[in-house]
Amino acid sequence: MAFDPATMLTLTIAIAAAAAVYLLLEWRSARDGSLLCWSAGFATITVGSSLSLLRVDGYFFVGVWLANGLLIFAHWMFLFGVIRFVGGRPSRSWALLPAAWSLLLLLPDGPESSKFYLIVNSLLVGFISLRASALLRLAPDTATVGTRQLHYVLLVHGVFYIAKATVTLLPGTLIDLTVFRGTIIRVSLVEGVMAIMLIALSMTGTVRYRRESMIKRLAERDPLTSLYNRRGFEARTRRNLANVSAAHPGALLLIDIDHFKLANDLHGHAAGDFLLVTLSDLTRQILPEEALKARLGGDEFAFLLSDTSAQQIEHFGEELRVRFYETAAKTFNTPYPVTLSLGATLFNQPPKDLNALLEQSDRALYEAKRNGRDRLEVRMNG
Ligand SMILES: Nc1nc2c(ncn2[C@@H]2O[C@H](COP(=O)(O)OP(=O)(O)OP(=O)(O)O)[C@@H](O)[C@H]2O)c(=O)[nH]1
Repeated sequence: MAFDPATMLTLTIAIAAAAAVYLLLEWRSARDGSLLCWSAGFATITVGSSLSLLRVDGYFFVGVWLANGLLIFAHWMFLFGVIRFVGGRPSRSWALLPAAWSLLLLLPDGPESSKFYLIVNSLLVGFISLRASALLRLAPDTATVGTRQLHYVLLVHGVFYIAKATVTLLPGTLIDLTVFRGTIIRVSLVEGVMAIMLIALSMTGTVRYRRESMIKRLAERDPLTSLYNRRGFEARTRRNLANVSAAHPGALLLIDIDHFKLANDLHGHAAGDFLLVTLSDLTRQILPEEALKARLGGDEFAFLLSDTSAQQIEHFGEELRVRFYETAAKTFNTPYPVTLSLGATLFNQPPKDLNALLEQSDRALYEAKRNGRDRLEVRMNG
């Protein structure tokens, strides 16, 4: 029979075991510690549900107290996995859970204790699930489609358990844990099977989405300065160029460090790296936040600005030039000053080709170098 408790429990055991193995295999490739915690949680549910089957044979301590305690521990493992995932620390107060659960041993065995057991069990599972859900909601650093899915699945699961505790409190509600009597217990068994599948899938998705966005980020960023690399820059220019018009002109600014090789040769590669990081930090401070910022390679940087003007570009260029020179001169002694040459192109309609724009700004940059370095040259386009 579809809703026969023993059948539902057997199904729960099989699905929880499959989820434990599935998450363990996922951990073997992703090596994310959260997956191990979650896998251990599902393994615990497998054991707890197997023990639950014993309650109908009169084993109250093992079949109810221990089995339900394991269900709480499994959810605690889920919470612990979420804490690891968001990079937090578990609170010490969670260690009180086993103590709280142990107090239930003082209750007399048998059906009369069922309501009390179910309320305590449901409240603990509910609050642990809601806490895990809230942690995922509060972690914007890790927010992906996967984390949002897991957040909602745990939220619904937690609310279900709190509702279960509330309904159990209502006078006349029939609960007999020893023989699985009562609609709440049967509904809960169905919810359990669904929750295992949804929670396990969301957990895998959570780690996968995070890994994918990390790989994407690594592929599009320069590791030294964290600015976009050429690939990331090119991928984003189309969107930024589309809104350019006579009322909202755009600009492409190229920057190259003068005598960079000299600083590298005289003071070592680390000194060169310091200059590259200094320049990238300055661009973050001086250029608008929404400007697209990239290190194209070596000591060459590109910046795409929207809704700007020649005066603004000259102001930004001057700030960057002066502040970079101050830091470089203070930090490294070189026979020729380590300065910035800048070339910019202003345009008032979306250019057809980014390469043509880059070439134009490159010509302006070359002009700045030829005219003695340490200066900005601006070209108008259209
Ligand atoms: N420290 C460091 N150096 C790099 C890196 N990538 C490229 N370089 C060095 O950058 C230098 C490129 O220098 P150039 O731009 O050709 O020479 P320059 O001295 O700046 O010449 P001008 O631009 O004409 O003033 C070479 O010495 C490269 O080895 C990097 O990631 N770190």
